[in-house]
Amino acid sequence: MKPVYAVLGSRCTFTVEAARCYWGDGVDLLGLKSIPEVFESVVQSGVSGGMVPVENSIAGRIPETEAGLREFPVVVAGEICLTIQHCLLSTKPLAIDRVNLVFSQAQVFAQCRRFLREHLPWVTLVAVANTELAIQMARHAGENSAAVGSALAADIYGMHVIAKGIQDSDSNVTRFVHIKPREPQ
Ligand SMILES: O=C(O)C(=O)Cc1ccccc1
Repeated sequence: MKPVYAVLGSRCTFTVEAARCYWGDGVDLLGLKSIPEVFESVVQSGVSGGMVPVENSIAGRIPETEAGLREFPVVVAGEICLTIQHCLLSTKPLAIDRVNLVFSQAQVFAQCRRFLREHLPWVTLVAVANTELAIQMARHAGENSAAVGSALAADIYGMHVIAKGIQDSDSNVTRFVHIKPREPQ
């Protein structure tokens, strides 16, 4: 049986991409909705460990992960950095000036601040726990909705790409950490 690792998102979050680069195909991934759920799973449910995003070169530390590292009995066992491109995605082809609601993970909005300010100053931003969930929400929220997520997620969910590479800098690097339960002293 393959070892199981808990990750944020199920099929196509950036964390899933990081986990596949780090562990390869020799492991099973347990997809969870939020960062706190990954920490809970690592300490409670008998998985071998987990992966969460910890820091981004544009937007800084990820508060839920900082809190998790402080509050749960886990240790950092390794790390991987990924360069990340963000895309603005809609369910059906949609002109950018018709978008009025955008879903994404909170820190992802911070990585795309300039694009959002210059091209979509009128939209309502809705922060959700991960970018895959953002796509699922946008699909249910009506035709003027969009999500910020990855090109892989666009493929998997058959989303229309309104704009790509919308992060504030081309070198947008996120560091992800492999966490595992702390050994009892
Ligand atoms: O929502 C995702 O796709 C994530 O993996 C979370 C995340 C948050 C901030 C930077 C990179 C990934």
